[in-house]
Amino acid sequence: MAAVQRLFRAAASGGAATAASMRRMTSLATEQAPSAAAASTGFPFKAEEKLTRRSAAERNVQWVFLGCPGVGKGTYASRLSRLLGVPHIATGDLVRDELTSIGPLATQLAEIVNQGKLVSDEIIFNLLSKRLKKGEDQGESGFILDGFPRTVKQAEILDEVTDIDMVVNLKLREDVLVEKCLGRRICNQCGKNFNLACIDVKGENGLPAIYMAPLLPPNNCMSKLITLTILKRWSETGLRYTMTWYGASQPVEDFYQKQGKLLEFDLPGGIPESWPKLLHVLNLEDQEELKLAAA
Ligand SMILES: Nc1ncnc2c1ncn2[C@@H]1O[C@H](COP(=O)(O)OP(=O)(O)O)[C@@H](O)[C@H]1O
Repeated sequence: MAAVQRLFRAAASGGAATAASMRRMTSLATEQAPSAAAASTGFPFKAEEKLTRRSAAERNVQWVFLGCPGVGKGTYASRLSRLLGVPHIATGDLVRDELTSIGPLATQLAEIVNQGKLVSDEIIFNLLSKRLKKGEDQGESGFILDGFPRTVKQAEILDEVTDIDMVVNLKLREDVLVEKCLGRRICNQCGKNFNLACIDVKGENGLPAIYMAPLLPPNNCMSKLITLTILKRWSETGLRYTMTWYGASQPVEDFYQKQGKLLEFDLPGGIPESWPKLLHVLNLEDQEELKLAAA
């Protein structure tokens, strides 16, 4: 965790020199094997720091959640983070928090996000670094990352500085996914996510029936719901959008698949059906029972 912060801090310290070092860092990470990149001059991560990495048994989990927007990554990642006592860090939330501030970065981010583009690695590392630092100061350990890494380059840099124990790839039938994406709303006051779509698909052609109740907002949020600009565009191009997304995420999935860390999980329905099955495949049923018993 400390090594991650050192890297992110180095990337985040600002100025032209850092931008150059960040570029060098990322190109090294893509062009060479990570260990060679770390050993090369200029990489802000020393070989001995690798030796101080704590084994998985000595620290909290370090997991990554992958999945198409709307699949429910945030919901399951945040439930698991509460169960395991680790922070759920969603880079999309970090970006949205930054958007509520005033200044040139917020203006720059608004333009990028509204166009549905990815924010630069430098900005993302900067935001993540600040978040990790804040967590470290509050005694956090371990994490569940959601929305990061989004590219192989980001995955390689992450790999360079810390060990990811497991990557959970959540999947959902595409027609259901598109419907869920279109039902997404955000309260423009509290920032919470909701979903107005009620999915009730009959089982056919060998596919199981899926029921997913809407995630409705409380009354005080109802009049403040907004549809993200990007979602308005998806409503015209929903299917094309998800296809593009699948294509873009594949290299990151392949990256972790090759490392033997990828766990594919097909969501069988809404939370009541999916949560117990997810706990089962993650071997966490006992953990939940203990937690419920202690509550
Ligand atoms: N790892 C990342 N790399 C680059 N940009 C990111 C990353 N994570 C989030 N963002 C930016 O923040 C926006 C919102 O993120 P997120 O909530 O994950 O969005 P969605 O799942 O709707 O694409 C993204 O559209 C993107 O511009």
